[in-house]
Amino acid sequence: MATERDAEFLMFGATGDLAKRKLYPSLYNLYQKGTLGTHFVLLGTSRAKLNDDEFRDVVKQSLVHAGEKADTKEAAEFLSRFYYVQHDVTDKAHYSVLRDRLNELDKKYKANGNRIFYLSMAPQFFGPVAGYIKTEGLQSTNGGFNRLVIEKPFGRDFESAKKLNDELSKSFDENQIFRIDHYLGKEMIQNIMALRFGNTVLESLWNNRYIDNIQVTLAEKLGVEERAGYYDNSGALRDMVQNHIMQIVSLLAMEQPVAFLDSDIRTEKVKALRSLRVYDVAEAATNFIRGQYGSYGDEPDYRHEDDVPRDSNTETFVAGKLLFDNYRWSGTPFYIRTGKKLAGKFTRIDVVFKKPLVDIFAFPQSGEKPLSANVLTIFVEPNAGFSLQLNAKNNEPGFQTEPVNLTYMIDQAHSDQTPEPYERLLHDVLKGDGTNFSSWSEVAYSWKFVDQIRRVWDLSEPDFPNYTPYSMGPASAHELLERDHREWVYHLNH
Ligand SMILES: NC(=O)C1=CN([C@@H]2O[C@H](COP(=O)(O)OP(=O)(O)OC[C@H]3O[C@@H](n4cnc5c(N)ncnc54)[C@H](OP(=O)(O)O)[C@@H]3O)[C@@H](O)[C@H]2O)C=CC1
Ligand SMILES: O=C1O[C@H](COP(=O)(O)O)[C@@H](O)[C@H](O)[C@H]1O
Repeated sequence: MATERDAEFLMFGATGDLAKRKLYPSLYNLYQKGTLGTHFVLLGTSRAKLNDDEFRDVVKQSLVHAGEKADTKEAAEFLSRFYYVQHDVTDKAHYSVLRDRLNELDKKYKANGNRIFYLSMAPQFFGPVAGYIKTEGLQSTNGGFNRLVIEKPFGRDFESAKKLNDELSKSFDENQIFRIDHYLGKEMIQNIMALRFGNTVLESLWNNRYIDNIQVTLAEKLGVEERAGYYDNSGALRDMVQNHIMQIVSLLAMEQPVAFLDSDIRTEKVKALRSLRVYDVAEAATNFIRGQYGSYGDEPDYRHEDDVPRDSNTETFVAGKLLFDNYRWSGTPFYIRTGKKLAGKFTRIDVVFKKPLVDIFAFPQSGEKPLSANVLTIFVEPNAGFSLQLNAKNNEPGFQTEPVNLTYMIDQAHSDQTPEPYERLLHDVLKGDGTNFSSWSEVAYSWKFVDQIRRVWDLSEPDFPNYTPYSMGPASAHELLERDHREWVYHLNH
């Protein structure tokens, strides 16, 4: 049985897309599992004019949309804990209304002064709202916890991220700030540490002596859909690389933490990111490539999507090579790629081991194939699991080796029970466990790396569009590896 957590949520942006699609269904799952119970209450706020019942109906619809039965006694009890205050976050004077309502509800539900302030709204509000939470007395002072949850984007470069962080730090300590990166809530991303530090057979080989290269692919089949307004100001580098990919790479590259504790894990992730080489102009130009999708049948190219300027140079695809200047990884590149309108929706990590120095089975004159590299593939999505490719003798006459796979995939029954990323992350916020959130130092080092790529890209006009939708990106993404006499483990005719 789950440990019940007492908590009062103040949900800013309570009528928004994220709250409705992800947060309320996740809170309901936590309620059904007993993590939330008698001492849970949520006060929602936005500018929309709603009373408590109308807000409960918004939440109920979000549960229905998520496939929940919302007419049950349990759902009714859950919904009865939702309250609403209409509020414009720019109106400083009105925060006293939120404060008084929070205090009343805290008493009514005996939440013990445990407050979670969730900023599910546009990032320009993060700094001011955090400031008013403090100055207008919304934080509890009776020994309960005060935690701030914020969404991406966390700045658009190092400077703006630092400014935002400085603003937040006036109201919340670092250990009270939970910066959501939903990839850190995914089952197989969390499994990276288990695979590495729970298996001598892997961790003893997890270095530049045995690993030739590591490849991280976050591919999406959809285009920008209705989010072009946001996306065109961001691009794939800021939208996916600075946060999700850098987090994944730091988990793959870090040293073993002293203990499985958020502070120790963060220490090691930051050390890894510190040793990531920040490229000079020439290196950035050589080691990172960008793309933008063209048209496909009746589907417009990126520049003709709604809300996208016709001369947009925003990249919808990035591929790059990352180099760590440290003892473990020197000489072993990490290749990354992500993009919209690619061949499929999938996330995977391919760890390519070095081949044996001498291939005693190869007799090229007899047409026998050389040994393949061992590859550990971590499948993150759509199916979760991993597979280790080894060489074995096949059972045909003669002596011929061929690659075979040792595969573990989470079956449907178990994957149906796997919590959604937001459910896990909300659970962690309730526990006060920052393991699966980005610390400020991680964010800062990631921006410093990414800013340099952006700076170099901004010096020249790209030749866009340069890739066909539903391919694996521009030819230059393949040339990036070919230059190093390597290839992507996953390619289209795979
Ligand atoms: N949606 C998603 O899938 C994802 C979203 N995010 C991030 O989550 C955050 C929220 O995104 P999303 O839900 O999509 O945004 P929406 O635009 O759907 O929702 C914004 C919410 O903020 C409220 N709001 C806007 N202005 C004010 C104001 N001045 N005062 C009070 N409330 C206001 C809106 O209600 P009203 O207009 O009635 O005031 C609405 O409830 C953003 O940081 C986004 O980048 C991150 C990953 C995925
Ligand atoms: O953060 C983001 O992630 C989504 C992809 O997330 P996934 O869990 O579906 O893989 C991406 O579409 C979006 O542009 C980006 O902001």
